[in-house]
Amino acid sequence: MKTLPGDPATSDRQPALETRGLTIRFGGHVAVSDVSAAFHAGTLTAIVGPNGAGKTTYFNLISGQLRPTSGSVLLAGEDVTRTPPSHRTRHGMGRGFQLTNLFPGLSVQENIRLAVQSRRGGRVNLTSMWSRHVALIERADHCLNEVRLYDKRHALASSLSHGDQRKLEVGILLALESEVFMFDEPTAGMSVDEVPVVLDLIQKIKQQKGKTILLVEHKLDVIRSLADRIVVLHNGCKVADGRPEDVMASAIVKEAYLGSKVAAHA
Ligand SMILES: Nc1ncnc2c1ncn2[C@@H]1O[C@H](COP(=O)(O)OP(=O)(O)OP(=O)(O)O)[C@@H](O)[C@H]1O
Repeated sequence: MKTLPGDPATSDRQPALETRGLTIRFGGHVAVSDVSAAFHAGTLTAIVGPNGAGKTTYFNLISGQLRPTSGSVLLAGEDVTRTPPSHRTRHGMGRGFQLTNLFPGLSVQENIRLAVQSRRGGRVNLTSMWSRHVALIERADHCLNEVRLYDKRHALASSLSHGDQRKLEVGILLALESEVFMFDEPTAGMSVDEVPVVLDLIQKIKQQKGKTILLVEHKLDVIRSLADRIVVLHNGCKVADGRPEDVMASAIVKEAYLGSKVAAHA
């Protein structure tokens, strides 16, 4: 593994998220192999690599969808390797799941309100205080404004365009008050007009103090505009890690990746 100069993982601060020697085998195939990386608050890291490099599997290990064969995942210093995804969500890890975490039969506002409620706890029913209910709605509406879906708050989630559904997914992560945001190709399948809105949103989250963002992305223009750091996976291994300009210029990355898929999307 080649760690390029300026690797933020060398910082002394406690990382918001860290993987240590993370490895998973499927039968004889090692999909993620001994990947160690620390991700700090206030940074956006793009995880890149060719098809089958292990990016989604790495995300699944971090968010708890998969248990590693060996290695560990630390969230704000806590070892969460053996905990379920719900525990990680409660402790600040938010992942966009390519729309599978939306409730299609509920309105846009209800989707967000449920996320606010799950974060802030308690049930809202006839005996709940009205003011509490109002506070939830206000917070939900704030998130809806952030993702520019307030005008569509009464629409069913299932009736939204693909781009609006991705925005709703980001709104849910905001409502969950996530500290770590994980996006897997957030602009995939979007129309040209919708892409900038989602990129703006990610940029906005990035500017919020102390948020940590991981982004699996193939598009070089998106990586260039957002990433402070690039981690390159290849055949399950971390082959480069550092500042975008250094990583892009490294021979190993050009050979493993930039010569093929990223270049094709540039
Ligand atoms: N559940 C599984 N069982 C067996 N092999 C798997 C499983 N999940 C992933 N793999 C294999 O692990 C490797 C990494 O897959 P992964 O989906 O993580 O790659 P990726 O970098 O996300 O690719 P892409 O860019 O195409 O989405 C691939 O060879 C894949 O076939």
